[in-house]
Amino acid sequence: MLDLSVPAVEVVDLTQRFGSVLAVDRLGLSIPPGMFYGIVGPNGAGKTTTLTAVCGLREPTSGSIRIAGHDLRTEREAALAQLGVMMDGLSLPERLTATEVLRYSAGLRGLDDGWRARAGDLLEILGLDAVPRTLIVEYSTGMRKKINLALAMLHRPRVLVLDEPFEAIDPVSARSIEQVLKQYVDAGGTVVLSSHIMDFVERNCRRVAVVAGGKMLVEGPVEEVAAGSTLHERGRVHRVGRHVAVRAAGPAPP
Ligand SMILES: Nc1ncnc2c1ncn2[C@@H]1O[C@H](COP(=O)(O)OP(=O)(O)OP(=O)(O)O)[C@@H](O)[C@H]1O
Repeated sequence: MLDLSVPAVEVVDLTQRFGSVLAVDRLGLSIPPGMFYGIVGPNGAGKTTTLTAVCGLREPTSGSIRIAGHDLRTEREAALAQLGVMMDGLSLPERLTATEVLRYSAGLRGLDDGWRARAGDLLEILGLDAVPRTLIVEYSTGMRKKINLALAMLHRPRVLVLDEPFEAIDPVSARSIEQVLKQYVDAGGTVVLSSHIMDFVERNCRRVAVVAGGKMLVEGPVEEVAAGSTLHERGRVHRVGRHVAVRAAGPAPP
Protein backbone atom coordinates (compact mmCIF):
# COMPACT_ATOMS: atom_id res chain seq x y z
CA MET A 1 0.00 0.00 0.00
CA LEU A 2 1.16 3.50 -0.81
CA ASP A 3 1.47 5.86 2.16
CA LEU A 4 -0.51 8.74 0.73
CA SER A 5 0.08 10.92 3.81
CA VAL A 6 3.61 11.84 2.69
CA PRO A 7 3.83 13.64 -0.65
CA ALA A 8 6.27 12.14 -3.14
CA VAL A 9 7.34 15.68 -3.99
CA GLU A 10 6.58 18.76 -1.95
CA VAL A 11 7.75 22.16 -3.08
CA VAL A 12 7.07 25.23 -0.94
CA ASP A 13 7.64 28.79 -2.13
CA LEU A 14 10.32 27.82 -4.61
CA THR A 15 12.05 30.91 -5.95
CA GLN A 16 14.94 31.04 -8.40
CA ARG A 17 16.64 34.21 -9.52
CA PHE A 18 19.27 34.47 -12.23
CA GLY A 19 20.55 38.01 -11.78
CA SER A 20 17.63 40.23 -12.68
CA VAL A 21 15.57 37.32 -14.09
CA LEU A 22 12.98 35.88 -11.74
CA ALA A 23 12.75 32.42 -13.32
CA VAL A 24 10.57 30.84 -10.61
CA ASP A 25 8.42 32.88 -8.29
CA ARG A 26 7.20 31.27 -5.02
CA LEU A 27 6.01 28.14 -6.75
CA GLY A 28 4.31 25.43 -4.69
CA LEU A 29 3.62 21.78 -5.56
CA SER A 30 2.34 18.85 -3.55
CA ILE A 31 2.43 15.61 -5.54
CA PRO A 32 1.14 12.43 -3.91
CA PRO A 33 2.80 9.03 -4.42
CA GLY A 34 1.62 7.08 -7.44
CA MET A 35 0.80 10.24 -9.39
CA PHE A 36 1.56 10.87 -13.04
CA TYR A 37 2.11 14.61 -12.93
CA GLY A 38 2.70 17.03 -15.77
CA ILE A 39 4.15 20.52 -15.76
CA VAL A 40 3.36 22.49 -18.87
CA GLY A 41 3.92 26.05 -19.97
CA PRO A 42 5.41 28.15 -22.74
CA ASN A 43 9.13 28.48 -23.45
CA GLY A 44 10.86 30.24 -20.58
CA ALA A 45 8.02 29.51 -18.12
CA GLY A 46 10.38 28.08 -15.51
CA LYS A 47 9.69 24.36 -15.96
CA THR A 48 13.31 23.24 -16.34
CA THR A 49 14.44 25.55 -13.55
CA THR A 50 11.80 24.05 -11.25
CA LEU A 51 12.69 20.46 -12.14
CA THR A 52 16.41 21.20 -11.80
CA ALA A 53 15.80 22.33 -8.22
CA VAL A 54 13.52 19.35 -7.50
CA CYS A 55 16.35 17.02 -8.63
CA GLY A 56 18.82 18.76 -6.33
CA LEU A 57 20.94 19.84 -9.28
CA ARG A 58 20.79 23.50 -8.30
CA GLU A 59 20.12 25.03 -4.91
CA PRO A 60 17.24 27.49 -5.31
CA THR A 61 17.39 31.10 -4.22
CA SER A 62 14.77 30.28 -1.60
CA GLY A 63 12.05 27.81 -0.77
CA SER A 64 12.08 24.20 0.30
CA ILE A 65 11.79 20.84 -1.45
CA ARG A 66 11.02 17.48 0.13
CA ILE A 67 11.27 14.16 -1.70
CA ALA A 68 9.25 11.38 -0.04
CA GLY A 69 9.46 13.37 3.19
CA HIS A 70 13.22 14.07 3.01
CA ASP A 71 14.34 17.68 2.83
CA LEU A 72 16.70 18.18 -0.08
CA ARG A 73 18.84 20.63 1.84
CA THR A 74 19.13 18.90 5.23
CA GLU A 75 18.64 15.23 4.24
CA ARG A 76 20.13 15.43 0.79
CA GLU A 77 21.44 11.86 0.51
CA ALA A 78 18.14 10.29 1.60
CA ALA A 79 16.19 12.59 -0.72
CA LEU A 80 18.41 11.89 -3.73
CA ALA A 81 18.22 8.13 -3.13
CA GLN A 82 14.47 8.35 -3.88
CA LEU A 83 14.97 10.10 -7.20
CA GLY A 84 15.57 9.03 -10.77
CA VAL A 85 16.38 11.90 -13.10
CA MET A 86 16.30 12.35 -16.84
CA MET A 87 17.40 15.79 -17.98
CA ASP A 88 19.26 17.06 -20.98
CA GLY A 89 22.81 18.07 -20.32
CA LEU A 90 23.64 15.35 -17.81
CA SER A 91 26.90 13.81 -18.93
CA LEU A 92 27.28 10.15 -19.84
CA PRO A 93 30.41 7.98 -20.05
CA GLU A 94 30.80 8.33 -23.80
CA ARG A 95 33.12 5.39 -24.51
CA LEU A 96 30.85 2.72 -22.98
CA THR A 97 28.00 0.67 -24.47
CA ALA A 98 24.49 0.77 -22.97
CA THR A 99 25.03 -2.38 -20.90
CA GLU A 100 28.42 -1.15 -19.72
CA VAL A 101 27.04 2.18 -18.62
CA LEU A 102 24.22 0.47 -16.71
CA ARG A 103 26.72 -1.92 -15.06
CA TYR A 104 28.84 1.07 -14.12
CA SER A 105 25.85 2.83 -12.57
CA ALA A 106 24.75 -0.34 -10.72
CA GLY A 107 28.26 -0.63 -9.28
CA LEU A 108 28.33 3.02 -8.18
CA ARG A 109 24.94 2.62 -6.49
CA GLY A 110 25.82 -0.74 -4.95
CA LEU A 111 22.75 -2.44 -6.46
CA ASP A 112 22.09 -6.14 -5.95
CA ASP A 113 22.12 -8.55 -8.88
CA GLY A 114 18.49 -7.78 -9.78
CA TRP A 115 19.77 -4.84 -11.81
CA ARG A 116 20.78 -7.22 -14.64
CA ALA A 117 17.23 -8.40 -15.35
CA ARG A 118 15.85 -4.87 -15.07
CA ALA A 119 18.58 -3.53 -17.36
CA GLY A 120 17.85 -6.24 -19.93
CA ASP A 121 14.12 -5.46 -19.88
CA LEU A 122 14.66 -1.71 -20.10
CA LEU A 123 17.11 -2.03 -23.00
CA GLU A 124 14.67 -4.30 -24.82
CA ILE A 125 11.57 -2.19 -24.38
CA LEU A 126 13.53 0.93 -25.31
CA GLY A 127 14.98 -0.77 -28.38
CA LEU A 128 18.59 -0.28 -27.30
CA ASP A 129 19.21 -4.04 -27.23
CA ALA A 130 19.36 -3.86 -31.02
CA VAL A 131 22.64 -1.93 -30.87
CA PRO A 132 24.57 -3.71 -28.12
CA ARG A 133 28.02 -2.70 -29.36
CA THR A 134 27.26 0.94 -30.14
CA LEU A 135 29.12 3.36 -27.89
CA ILE A 136 27.22 6.19 -26.20
CA VAL A 137 29.30 8.71 -28.17
CA GLU A 138 27.62 7.38 -31.33
CA TYR A 139 24.06 7.69 -29.93
CA SER A 140 21.42 9.98 -31.43
CA THR A 141 19.55 12.45 -29.22
CA GLY A 142 16.62 10.03 -28.90
CA MET A 143 18.92 7.14 -27.96
CA ARG A 144 20.53 9.34 -25.32
CA LYS A 145 17.11 10.06 -23.84
CA LYS A 146 16.41 6.33 -23.69
CA ILE A 147 19.69 5.34 -22.02
CA ASN A 148 19.18 8.22 -19.59
CA LEU A 149 15.71 6.86 -18.76
CA ALA A 150 17.12 3.36 -18.21
CA LEU A 151 19.78 4.85 -15.92
CA ALA A 152 17.16 6.88 -14.07
CA MET A 153 15.08 3.74 -13.38
CA LEU A 154 17.76 1.16 -12.66
CA HIS A 155 17.79 1.65 -8.87
CA ARG A 156 13.96 1.58 -8.69
CA PRO A 157 13.50 5.13 -7.39
CA ARG A 158 10.18 6.21 -5.90
CA VAL A 159 10.08 9.38 -7.95
CA LEU A 160 11.06 9.92 -11.58
CA VAL A 161 11.70 13.49 -12.71
CA LEU A 162 11.84 13.93 -16.45
CA ASP A 163 12.43 17.15 -18.34
CA GLU A 164 10.91 17.04 -21.82
CA PRO A 165 11.29 13.26 -22.26
CA PHE A 166 9.86 13.37 -25.80
CA GLU A 167 11.77 16.29 -27.24
CA ALA A 168 13.67 15.36 -30.43
CA ILE A 169 12.51 11.75 -30.25
CA ASP A 170 10.90 9.55 -32.91
CA PRO A 171 7.31 8.27 -32.45
CA VAL A 172 8.31 4.63 -31.86
CA SER A 173 10.78 5.61 -29.16
CA ALA A 174 8.21 7.95 -27.63
CA ARG A 175 5.72 5.11 -27.48
CA SER A 176 8.22 2.84 -25.72
CA ILE A 177 9.09 5.52 -23.18
CA GLU A 178 5.38 6.11 -22.56
CA GLN A 179 4.87 2.39 -21.98
CA VAL A 180 7.71 2.19 -19.45
CA LEU A 181 6.39 5.21 -17.57
CA LYS A 182 2.85 3.79 -17.42
CA GLN A 183 4.12 0.52 -15.98
CA TYR A 184 6.17 2.42 -13.44
CA VAL A 185 3.19 4.46 -12.24
CA ASP A 186 0.91 1.39 -12.24
CA ALA A 187 3.44 -0.22 -9.86
CA GLY A 188 3.21 2.75 -7.48
CA GLY A 189 5.94 5.05 -8.78
CA THR A 190 5.53 8.81 -9.14
CA VAL A 191 6.35 10.57 -12.39
CA VAL A 192 6.86 14.31 -12.59
CA LEU A 193 7.59 15.59 -16.05
CA SER A 194 7.53 18.65 -18.22
CA SER A 195 6.27 18.38 -21.74
CA HIS A 196 5.06 20.44 -24.68
CA ILE A 197 3.26 17.39 -26.08
CA MET A 198 -0.28 18.00 -25.02
CA ASP A 199 -1.84 14.78 -26.24
CA PHE A 200 0.72 12.84 -24.20
CA VAL A 201 -0.06 14.95 -21.15
CA GLU A 202 -3.80 14.50 -21.57
CA ARG A 203 -3.47 10.78 -22.17
CA ASN A 204 -1.20 10.01 -19.20
CA CYS A 205 -1.02 12.72 -16.57
CA ARG A 206 -3.66 12.68 -13.85
CA ARG A 207 -2.86 16.16 -12.65
CA VAL A 208 -1.17 19.03 -14.36
CA ALA A 209 0.36 22.36 -13.41
CA VAL A 210 0.37 25.17 -15.94
CA VAL A 211 3.21 27.62 -15.25
CA ALA A 212 4.09 30.88 -16.96
CA GLY A 213 6.52 33.60 -15.97
CA GLY A 214 7.72 31.40 -13.11
CA LYS A 215 4.27 31.34 -11.50
CA MET A 216 1.62 28.69 -11.19
CA LEU A 217 -1.33 29.69 -13.35
CA VAL A 218 -3.57 26.74 -12.67
CA GLU A 219 -3.22 23.27 -11.13
CA GLY A 220 -5.62 20.35 -11.04
CA PRO A 221 -6.92 17.17 -12.65
CA VAL A 222 -5.87 17.14 -16.27
CA GLU A 223 -9.41 16.90 -17.62
CA GLU A 224 -10.47 19.98 -15.63
CA VAL A 225 -7.47 22.02 -16.68
CA ALA A 226 -7.88 20.90 -20.29
CA ALA A 227 -11.57 21.82 -20.17
CA GLY A 228 -10.52 25.32 -19.15
CA SER A 229 -8.52 25.41 -22.40
CA THR A 230 -5.41 26.72 -20.65
CA LEU A 231 -3.59 23.47 -21.37
CA HIS A 232 -3.83 23.68 -25.14
CA GLU A 233 -3.20 27.38 -25.23
CA ARG A 234 0.09 26.76 -23.43
CA GLY A 235 1.71 24.08 -25.48
CA ARG A 236 2.41 22.91 -28.97
CA VAL A 237 0.41 19.83 -29.98
CA HIS A 238 2.29 16.82 -31.31
CA ARG A 239 1.24 13.26 -31.95
CA VAL A 240 3.45 10.57 -30.43
CA GLY A 241 3.32 7.20 -31.16
CA ARG A 242 6.45 -2.99 -28.83
CA HIS A 243 5.09 -4.48 -25.81
CA VAL A 244 7.53 -5.85 -23.24
CA ALA A 245 6.77 -5.87 -19.53
CA VAL A 246 9.63 -4.44 -17.54
CA ARG A 247 10.36 -6.60 -14.52
CA ALA A 248 10.10 -4.53 -11.38
CA ALA A 249 9.41 -1.41 -13.41
CA GLY A 250 8.06 0.24 -10.27
CA PRO A 251 9.81 1.62 -7.26
CA ALA A 252 11.42 -0.56 -4.63
CA PRO A 253 9.14 -1.20 -1.64
CA PRO A 254 9.57 1.51 1.02
N1 LIG B 1 21.31 29.25 -15.96
C1 LIG B 1 20.52 30.32 -16.28
N2 LIG B 1 21.03 31.57 -16.25
C2 LIG B 1 20.25 32.64 -16.52
N3 LIG B 1 18.94 32.56 -16.86
C3 LIG B 1 18.39 31.35 -16.91
C4 LIG B 1 19.14 30.16 -16.62
N4 LIG B 1 18.33 29.09 -16.76
C5 LIG B 1 17.12 29.59 -17.11
N5 LIG B 1 17.15 30.94 -17.20
C6 LIG B 1 16.01 31.83 -17.50
O1 LIG B 1 14.96 31.47 -16.60
C7 LIG B 1 13.70 31.50 -17.26
C8 LIG B 1 13.03 30.13 -17.17
O2 LIG B 1 13.76 29.22 -17.98
P1 LIG B 1 13.44 27.65 -18.03
O3 LIG B 1 14.51 27.01 -18.84
O4 LIG B 1 13.23 27.16 -16.65
O5 LIG B 1 12.04 27.65 -18.81
P2 LIG B 1 11.25 26.42 -19.45
O6 LIG B 1 9.85 26.58 -19.01
O7 LIG B 1 11.92 25.13 -19.12
O8 LIG B 1 11.35 26.74 -20.99
P3 LIG B 1 11.42 25.73 -22.29
O9 LIG B 1 10.03 25.25 -22.49
O10 LIG B 1 11.89 26.64 -23.35
O11 LIG B 1 12.40 24.64 -21.97
C9 LIG B 1 13.98 31.96 -18.70
O12 LIG B 1 13.82 33.35 -18.72
C10 LIG B 1 15.44 31.59 -18.91
O13 LIG B 1 16.04 32.45 -19.83
